[in-house]
Amino acid sequence: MKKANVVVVGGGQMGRALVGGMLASGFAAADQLTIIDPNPECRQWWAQQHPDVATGEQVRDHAAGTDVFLLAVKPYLVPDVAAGIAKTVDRPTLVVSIAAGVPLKTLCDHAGHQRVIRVMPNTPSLVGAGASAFCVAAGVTDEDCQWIRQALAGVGTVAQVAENQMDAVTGLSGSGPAYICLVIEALADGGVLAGLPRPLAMTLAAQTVLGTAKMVMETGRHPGELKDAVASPGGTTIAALKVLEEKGLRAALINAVETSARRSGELG
Ligand SMILES: NC(=O)C1=CN([C@@H]2O[C@H](COP(=O)(O)OP(=O)(O)OC[C@H]3O[C@@H](n4cnc5c(N)ncnc54)[C@H](O)[C@@H]3O)[C@@H](O)[C@H]2O)C=CC1
Ligand SMILES: O=C(O)[C@@H]1CCC=N1
Repeated sequence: MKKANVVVVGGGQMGRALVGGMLASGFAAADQLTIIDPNPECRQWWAQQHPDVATGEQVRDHAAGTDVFLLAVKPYLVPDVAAGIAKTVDRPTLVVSIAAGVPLKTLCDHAGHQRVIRVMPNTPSLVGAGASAFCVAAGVTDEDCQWIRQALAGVGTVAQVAENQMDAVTGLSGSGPAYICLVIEALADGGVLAGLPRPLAMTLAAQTVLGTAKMVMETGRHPGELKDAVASPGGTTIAALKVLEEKGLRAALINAVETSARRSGELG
């Protein structure tokens, strides 16, 4: 199903990140994609940024010949959207939902079949550095599984998980880009406070996060060990680490992931 025709329902932040990443990776061509969004400003954004990608207001006008419906609307809208698709198509077409918290059972009940995949992607998919996990319902074929793996591998890393791990994935990597952006912004503020011009502070902050993540992944060394390698005895880093421990950075991040995961469960 490599050349699948995909209708993306919801052309907002995450739809843009995923489709942008799929186009950039070459996984999908513009003429295989249609974006459905009732918001005219959103369709205008697509027309300007991706003029070769078709847009429309209603799924029913674009459902013919569709191989995959990718649901990228807010979680509370997903049941109605899935039910609308079920009324429009007369065969069990693959439905992929990226909505936080919405369980496979709800998706299957409204889609009217079990050829359904639940995905939790994240926004760095836009630049090919996403982190996604997915789980599948009983009607999903090996070919469907391969399709979603290839689609997500084209925009970052991908893992298949049990459905009961999806809320945890949401709390960590789904919401995670927001935590890290906060960290980058705050690090840059610190640099400005210490006397750096804002653009340089932002570049140093972002590159430090990027480089550290790359080092963790490429060396396979424990982050604690890599942290120790930065902290000289009696030096600057250990003085700063003491502040972060006193201010509870670890606990704050652990609680953030746990709270997002719990919220994901509530959304369903
Ligand atoms: N933003 C993120 O970082 C992530 C979001 N998600 C999930 O992605 C989904 C979308 O989130 P965002 O893109 O952030 O929201 P968003 O608000 O940016 O985009 C949603 C889009 O859906 C459109 N829409 C509303 N009703 C519609 C309908 N009936 N048919 C078609 N389109 C309709 C809206 O006009 C809007 O453009 C959510 O379910 C969220 O849980 C998952 C992972 C990460
Ligand atoms: O905030 C949210 O609900 C979505 C799900 C994961 C990231 N953003």
